[in-house]
Amino acid sequence: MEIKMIKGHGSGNDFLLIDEITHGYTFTELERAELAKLLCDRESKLGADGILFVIKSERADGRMRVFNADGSEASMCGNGLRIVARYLCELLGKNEAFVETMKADLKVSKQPELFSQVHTYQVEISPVLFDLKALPLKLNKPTLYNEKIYELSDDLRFTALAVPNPHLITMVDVETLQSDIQQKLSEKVNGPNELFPDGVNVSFVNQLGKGSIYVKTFERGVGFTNACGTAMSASSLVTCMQGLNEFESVIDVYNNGGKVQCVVHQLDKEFQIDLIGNATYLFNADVSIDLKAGTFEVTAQNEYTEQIAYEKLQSEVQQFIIDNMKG
Ligand SMILES: N[C@@H](CCC[C@H](N)C(=O)O)C(=O)O
Repeated sequence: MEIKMIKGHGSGNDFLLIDEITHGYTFTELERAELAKLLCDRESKLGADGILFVIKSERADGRMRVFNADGSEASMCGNGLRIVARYLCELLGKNEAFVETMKADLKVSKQPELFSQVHTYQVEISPVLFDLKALPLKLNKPTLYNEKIYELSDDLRFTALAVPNPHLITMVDVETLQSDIQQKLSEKVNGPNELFPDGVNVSFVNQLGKGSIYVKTFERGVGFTNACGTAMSASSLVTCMQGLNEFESVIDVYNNGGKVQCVVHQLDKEFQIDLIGNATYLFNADVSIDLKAGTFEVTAQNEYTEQIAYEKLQSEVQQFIIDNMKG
């Protein structure tokens, strides 16, 4: 099969976007999973954290399906949704749109540039669910808020939530961040285990100062990524609940691939989060794929120049993290 795609990233969390609306592609479920495994392989010519399939929607401006690099499908992807937001807004000539995702139709909109010459989009992160059944997390209690899970650690306190993909969040110091604790723990809960039968995205969070945090995430179906949009949103919410940051205020969220902003809204009994950040295109490509043989060839590739502007902010951001990380 011949497929046209765009490679882009949100905070260095990179994706291949395949537009089924314009190109009229149709894939079986197996093909979607196989495409993700083949094209996202970091040893190959493309490589990515996942594939974003942009599909026609009956009720919204478009529909997003996201497949992780291991071929599993996720219910949501915050960084990926910003790329889809940009793609759909530019395709439809709009500044805002609604995107159908697995569990909700979400509002997305073009925003003033967060950094000079960096395309910036805001996406809605909701619903937010604390019921452990929503992850699922098999513990004998309805919710887990800032509590220990002794099967995982004697010291760390975790909060579990679904936004609506599953997240496990813990606040840590620099020493813990730099240790191998996150990797070991994440591999355990993302392998065969009794606590998280479907796996979970695991984030270690350091409070850099009032209104700014650093988040490092081991993603289900991928491993460590530069950033995870839903994880940064969930982490922002957890810091507000712990009184470290404020609801309805901008939180700067630093990550290994850049920086985003989150605003956490407390609505009656629900939470909703705005995730604002870059949607940067790297290149577009024509790819010839033989799924049976498990091979592909990039037959044409055109680079975008916008990564140059993005890289300028990257060095500033990384220096800020080094200077402000708390012990
Ligand atoms: N990187 C994404 C999340 C992608 C899905 C996740 N790995 C899962 O399986 O839940 C984001 O930016 O939110």
